[in-house]
Amino acid sequence: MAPIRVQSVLISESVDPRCRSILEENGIRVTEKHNMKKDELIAEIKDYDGLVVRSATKVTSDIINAASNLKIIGRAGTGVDNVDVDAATKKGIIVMNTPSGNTISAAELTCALIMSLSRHVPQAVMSMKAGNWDRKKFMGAELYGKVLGIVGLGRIGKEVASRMQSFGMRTIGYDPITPPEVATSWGVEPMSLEQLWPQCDYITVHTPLMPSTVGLLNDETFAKCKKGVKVVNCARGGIIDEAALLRALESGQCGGAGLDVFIEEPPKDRSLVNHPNVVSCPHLGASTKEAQARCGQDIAQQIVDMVNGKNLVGAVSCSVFRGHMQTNLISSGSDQQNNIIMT
Ligand SMILES: NC(=O)C1=CN([C@@H]2O[C@H](COP(=O)(O)OP(=O)(O)OC[C@H]3O[C@@H](n4cnc5c(N)ncnc54)[C@H](O)[C@@H]3O)[C@@H](O)[C@H]2O)C=CC1
Ligand SMILES: O=C(O)C(=O)COP(=O)(O)O
Repeated sequence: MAPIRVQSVLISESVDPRCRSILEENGIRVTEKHNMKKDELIAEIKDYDGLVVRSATKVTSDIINAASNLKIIGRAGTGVDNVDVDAATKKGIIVMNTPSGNTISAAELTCALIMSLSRHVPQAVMSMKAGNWDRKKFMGAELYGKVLGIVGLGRIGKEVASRMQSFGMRTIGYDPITPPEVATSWGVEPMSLEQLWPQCDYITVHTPLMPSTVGLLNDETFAKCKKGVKVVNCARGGIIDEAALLRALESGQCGGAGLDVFIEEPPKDRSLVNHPNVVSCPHLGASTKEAQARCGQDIAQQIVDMVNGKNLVGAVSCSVFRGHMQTNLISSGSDQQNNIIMT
């Protein structure tokens, strides 16, 4: 494939500084403008060949249509649900992400939320800071011997499984793509969702957001769970239906929720965040120095490789990307496999 000419890149969010320096070392002009409103981005984008984003920049079709020179959208992270990949494809714009750079960080935060739910650490800390010494209110339960259901056995699901197994949890899981023998080799018992729901003390979701995963946990599926089940969403807002979750928390069907992500970020409706049995974070799964360094570095290197016409073997149409059923197509930057979407 012929090299792609990229002379200018706009970075629209806080990305590790290595991203900028790698691009500049390779002769690409970089402009950083954070927190732009949609209209500002529409006005700005025509001046650039490349755009680097994280999850907060919504790269909608009107932005893409205004991007007369854009050739590459680089997502320094995993989920590309904030990018209209179809609109990009129609305009011949390449979309690429760095999906393994933040896997460990997202898995670790998931485990932190599971542990917070089991021992009420955030609530106890708040109580202490308010001047209390309440040893009765925060009675917890061990994770040892409990059942963790993992919905989505991809990169993050696998890492969560191994970490929680070290706490003595039994891990069961569902994934329509990961072969059962692979799940078993990770110590996860593969099964259908119908089998999984009633067995879990904890459920954690690690799927992309797509039509088949919207509202995976809803009124009907909550009703199939054990009373008091605790749930964690460190993947994407909406995989657990937020209204159904609130109802389940209020009825006691759900005993607690750990939420890193929301349908609307930041959430205007604070009913879930303010619920006493909810521990929440402002989408911090990938917010570690290490994950940001990997993602920033990898996305810059992938853009540079693209410009130099390197590592394009195996790049295919973006239809392969649908629903994260990504094929690992290219290896660049670090020793990780990166996913790439060609138009
Ligand atoms: N909170 C945060 O800051 C972060 C969130 N994420 C999100 O975490 C999620 C998982 O990321 P990865 O593990 O890297 O993705 P992945 O692509 O490695 O794994 C996703 C898995 O979900 C499975 N899946 C698809 N449809 C399913 C369904 N209907 N039911 C069950 N499983 C299904 C796929 O087969 C795949 O194995 C993504 O939504 C990603 O955007 C990723 C990094 C950081
Ligand atoms: O990589 C992902 O999918 C994430 O959700 C991380 O988002 P962020 O890069 O922290 O805005």
